[in-house]
Amino acid sequence: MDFQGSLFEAPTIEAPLFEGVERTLLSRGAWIDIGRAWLPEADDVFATLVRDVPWRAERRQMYDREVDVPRLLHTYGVGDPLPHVGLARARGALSAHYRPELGEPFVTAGCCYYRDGRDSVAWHGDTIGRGKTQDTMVAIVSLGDPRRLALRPRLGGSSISVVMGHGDLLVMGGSCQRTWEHAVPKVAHAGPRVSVQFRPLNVF
Ligand SMILES: O=C(O)CCC(=O)C(=O)O
Ligand SMILES: [Fe+2]
Repeated sequence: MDFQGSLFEAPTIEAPLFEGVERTLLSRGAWIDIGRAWLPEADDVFATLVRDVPWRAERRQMYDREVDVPRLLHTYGVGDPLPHVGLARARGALSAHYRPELGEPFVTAGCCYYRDGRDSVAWHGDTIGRGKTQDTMVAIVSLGDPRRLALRPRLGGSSISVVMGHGDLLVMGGSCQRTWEHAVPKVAHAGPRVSVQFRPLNVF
């Protein structure tokens, strides 16, 4: 809680912190940062996103082909208001924290709704914009039921996986979109999960 405001102001949501966020170096200049239970007010953010985001079913170009997308999507573009103040604060905190390394802010928020274990995303890198040729970052906040995010090097080698729980942060950085791929595999049983991906300009 922030007690610095006047007594008449509505209570503000705390800003997310980076003390507990830990980096794992992958091969070829890729890395991931993980922060557990990172997002404040995650229950409220999750309920708001499920209810208020204009979810749509889509097909999508995945670097070299168009694939069915077994999940619901909506992207908040540059300047679009986000549906929860907690997400706006998270994006601000991420932009400030990563600015020295990234050199630019996170400006878009892609939202994905995995309704159950049949919803998934196939192996891909976020390489439609600059991610194909340049190092960049994609910061993901996960809400709802835990799901496994798998990562594997493009040139072959063993995959790793990160179980993303409610409120967890995962940042993919360095060459991760170019030299690694990621996926959220189907599972036999899972409840609803929403993933929010913050990206810089012209990274998809
Ligand atoms: O569900 C996730 O957290 C990952 C989503 C993803 O990789 C994407 O939409 O590009
Ligand atoms: Fe992705």
